[in-house]
Amino acid sequence: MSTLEKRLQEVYRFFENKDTVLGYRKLMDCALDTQNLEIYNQIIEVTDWKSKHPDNESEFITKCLKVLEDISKIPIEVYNNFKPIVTATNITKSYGSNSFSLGPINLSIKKGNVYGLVGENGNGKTTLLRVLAKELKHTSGNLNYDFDSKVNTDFELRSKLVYIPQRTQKWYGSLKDNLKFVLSNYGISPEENETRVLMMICRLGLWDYKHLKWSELSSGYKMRFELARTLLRQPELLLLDEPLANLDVLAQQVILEDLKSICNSLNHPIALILSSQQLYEVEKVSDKVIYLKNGKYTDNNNSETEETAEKNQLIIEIDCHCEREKLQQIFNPLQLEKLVFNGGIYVAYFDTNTQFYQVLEALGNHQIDVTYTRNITKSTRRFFVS
Ligand SMILES: Nc1ncnc2c1ncn2[C@@H]1O[C@H](COP(=O)(O)OP(=O)(O)OP(=O)(O)O)[C@@H](O)[C@H]1O
Repeated sequence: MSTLEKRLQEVYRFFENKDTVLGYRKLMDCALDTQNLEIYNQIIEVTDWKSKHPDNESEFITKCLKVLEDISKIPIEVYNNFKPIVTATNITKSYGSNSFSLGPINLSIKKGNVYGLVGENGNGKTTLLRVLAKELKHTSGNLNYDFDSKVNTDFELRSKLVYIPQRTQKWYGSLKDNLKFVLSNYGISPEENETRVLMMICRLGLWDYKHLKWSELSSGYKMRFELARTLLRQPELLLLDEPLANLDVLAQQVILEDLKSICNSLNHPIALILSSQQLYEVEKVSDKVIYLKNGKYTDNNNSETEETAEKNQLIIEIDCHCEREKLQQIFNPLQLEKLVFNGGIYVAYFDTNTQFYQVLEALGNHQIDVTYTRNITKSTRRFFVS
């Protein structure tokens, strides 16, 4: 079965299981992959219908399945150039005015992948994003870009390589008009402009907000607008600085899933690097996590380093109502190596042979009232708590 057929089948299953909200978002991703304006118009019609009939789920599903069937008849040009779009070799950046220094950093960034950029405050996340975005000149090392076509002007570069900073600028007029303005710079006909913009409005869940002004949108919807504006330009490399700031927990999950799905497009995959303090959420969708410590990072995928060797030690975070001594007693038979209490939660380090389920079993057997626990053995969270 081809990747496309698998995707269509996945969408079909979402509707079959009545996961209609997720199913519809995935259906729209398949629609975007067709690049077909008639399909876009069908999605726009269904979205409009849905906003007028929010409670008629069965008819909504019927309409969606009809679009899905039409999509399945359209040949999709599958993108298959997965060589790195950016390669950074030993890049560094110093500001001169202070002692902070970024790098050396070694990275290889590919389309269709999501890279989570994490690290404590002031460790250089924004600096790295701005260097990759060519907003800041790096001090030393090599930075090579390999876009699909030659970039001749700054305008072309800014279409392919988009950086969205933490604080975005205010705009004037309606959301929809601002999006249409983006495409008008690309010489697209008015009808096609309208269709493409409305399709993007549908995809980013902005249908009910399309006539609103900047001041009328919440921070989350402002971020969605910025994404819509960016995606209309069909970037190859997208750099987002803290896109989750100001979003509630549910909105964070939805936007991350949306971003992952959009970056995984069959027809137009995007390489996405996003910085965030929301470790677990970001790790969940990232193909790779870039952890900056004192401004340094080395892509150690294939090398057996201290970090990879350390992976096997079981590290667990626990929030529970239990005295330290008692917890120590419970964990000692499980080859506890270290128990750290940081005032809020315990972090327990066990021997490599200890399994997470054994820890859960021990806590259960002693009827410990656990509020929260997580195995952080493979999470970059282990660097933050150590
Ligand atoms: N324009 C600048 N001139 C001088 N120093 C700067 C400049 N921008 C950032 N720095 C310094 O570089 C260091 C890294 O900052 P950066 O904003 O890249 O970190 P960050 O990881 O994004 O931090 P945060 O999580 O707080 O956003 C800090 O010490 C900061 O003071």
